[in-house]
Amino acid sequence: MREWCVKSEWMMIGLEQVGLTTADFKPVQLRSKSISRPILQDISLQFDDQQIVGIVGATGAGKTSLLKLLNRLVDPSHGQLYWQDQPYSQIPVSQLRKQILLVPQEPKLLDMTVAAAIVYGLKLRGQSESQLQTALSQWSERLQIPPDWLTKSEAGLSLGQRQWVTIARGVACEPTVLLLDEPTAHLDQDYTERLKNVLQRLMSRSTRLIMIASHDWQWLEKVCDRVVYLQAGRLTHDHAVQDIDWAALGQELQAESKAIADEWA
Ligand SMILES: Nc1ncnc2c1ncn2[C@@H]1O[C@H](COP(=O)(O)OP(=O)(O)OP(=O)(O)O)[C@@H](O)[C@H]1O
Repeated sequence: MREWCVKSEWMMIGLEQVGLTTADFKPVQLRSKSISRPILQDISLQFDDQQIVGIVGATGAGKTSLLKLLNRLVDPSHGQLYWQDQPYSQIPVSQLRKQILLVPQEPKLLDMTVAAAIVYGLKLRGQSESQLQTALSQWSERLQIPPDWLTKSEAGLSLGQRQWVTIARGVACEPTVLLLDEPTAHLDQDYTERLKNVLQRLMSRSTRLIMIASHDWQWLEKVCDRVVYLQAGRLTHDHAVQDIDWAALGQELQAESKAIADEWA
């Protein structure tokens, strides 16, 4: 057993002393070419079955970067990630991404109609035309997507509607691990409630682990079993949801966001 692995011998995903710097991004991914600086520092974590995990932290704390590492959009500068006890580096990326799926922050439909977008991931996974048709009607119903959306493209949808379709594209694949980046950013209360139900149903059907990076910590409180807290790229808290003082956490997040905004001003 690895010495940091304190809870159980088996884990679904593990991170051992993982660090990430801006230099680890591929040139096309880099947003700015300033000197290399750390984004995530010495993150050790493990995730087991049947958890919905919230990832919280102020703007720029490293939440999206953590999800990108988990989905292998970027590799760490040091440390190791494990998928079911096997190092990420030994698993073909395509195989890993069939199991671990990221729904990104930006809701993009990639020039498709809503109908094509919803089953896009399933098409990539080799499903036949008739399977895709069945999946489309099932997932449209489960996510209450109105029929008149299906023939629309991105331009005909609001930002929130696009976000909902992007989520539908991810959950329709029923991945073993679903990573969601700011899934409620453009959703109203009705849709955030629906999303909670969709995720809980997904966990009872097929998906075994869901991780959600979000600023919407009041929603996370209702959805998650566990919350990890990143501060300036470091993991500072990791608690079961019932052990969290949400008011104190909210204050801490607000104070940290303000400090960052002051620094930038
Ligand atoms: N592609 C990139 N190129 C350069 N720097 C990056 C890139 N992605 C992230 N960073 C830097 O890494 C840090 C963490 O960014 P990240 O997007 O992971 O934060 P976050 O916690 O998800 O923030 P937010 O809440 O605003 O979405 C930031 O300082 C950011 O500028």
